Amino acid sequence: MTSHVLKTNGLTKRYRGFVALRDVSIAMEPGKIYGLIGQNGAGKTTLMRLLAGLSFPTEGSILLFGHGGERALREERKRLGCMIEHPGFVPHMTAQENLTLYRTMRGIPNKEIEHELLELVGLAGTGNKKARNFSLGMKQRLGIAIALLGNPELLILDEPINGLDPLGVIEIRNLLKKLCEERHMAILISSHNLPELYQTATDYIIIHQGEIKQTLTQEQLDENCKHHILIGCDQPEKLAGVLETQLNTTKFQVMPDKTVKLYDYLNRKDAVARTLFENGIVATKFSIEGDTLENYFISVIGGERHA
Ligand SMILES: Nc1ncnc2c1ncn2[C@@H]1O[C@H](COP(=O)(O)OP(=O)(O)OP(=O)(O)O)[C@@H](O)[C@H]1O
Repeated sequence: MTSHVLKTNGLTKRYRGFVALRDVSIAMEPGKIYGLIGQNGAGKTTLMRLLAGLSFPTEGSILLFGHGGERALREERKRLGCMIEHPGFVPHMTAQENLTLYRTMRGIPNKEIEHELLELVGLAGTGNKKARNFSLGMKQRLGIAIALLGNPELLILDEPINGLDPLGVIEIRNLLKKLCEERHMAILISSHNLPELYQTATDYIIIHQGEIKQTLTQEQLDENCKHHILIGCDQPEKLAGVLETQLNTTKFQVMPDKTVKLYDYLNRKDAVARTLFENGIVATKFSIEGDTLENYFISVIGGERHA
């Protein structure tokens, strides 16, 4: 049986007459990064706020770690870390002081964790610098460190890469992957940066006008987008043989123009490149091709730009 960290059933949120979220039923498992995708106003923050207990559903229910009901949820939410809307910290304090403050407020005795987290998010060298003087990326990373204080099993991050430079984006990506792989954390992350989300997430939840349009795994997305590694070389027959015998895959097609489309090993491009090299095949072309997550998303929501 799958152990879900989170399950929602028919979550609906109305603000007066306006339905911000309608009948949302999703499930999340440990060790996965769920990319929450939707246009402005689709309901992403509303959903995250409900999960975090920052607001209450008009209808429907939430199960966290198998437990539901307000009292149990209050308890189970201690296993959850969140950064929703803005990274929350005290601007006139240093990173370390912020961690001490939030750790104490949350009754976490382990002081060691402050240093561990500063190291983990790359803020260990910030010394006496006040958080208000941090760059945007540093502020985001401090927000994430605060969210990680209780060693959460479920991490909810609302647009954590918003406004970051390319290096900052890569740092957050690596951090999230590490948390997912090493700590088996479940992570829910929203972002408008779909090419980046494609490199980070293992699963996707597509939301439009308050409704879940589709949930799918990375494999299903690759399948739907017909993602493949496009390899060009002088000896496609030899390449086909190597793919079959060395990489044990038949998920490829030799095209009339002698390129080969490999529908396998999308997450292990290095292994393919190394195998080609070891077998004396010179690739004149080697790239990931197929529809983008962005185009796929637009096709799922019906091509509308705005609600
Ligand atoms: N407190 C509120 N009162 C009334 N309407 C609200 C409230 N909070 C959110 N909404 C509405 O609910 C809808 C969903 O908002 P939400 O903030 O969840 O969208 P989002 O997907 O996070 O958008 P963005 O990508 O712009 O952050 C919007 O139309 C918004 O105006």
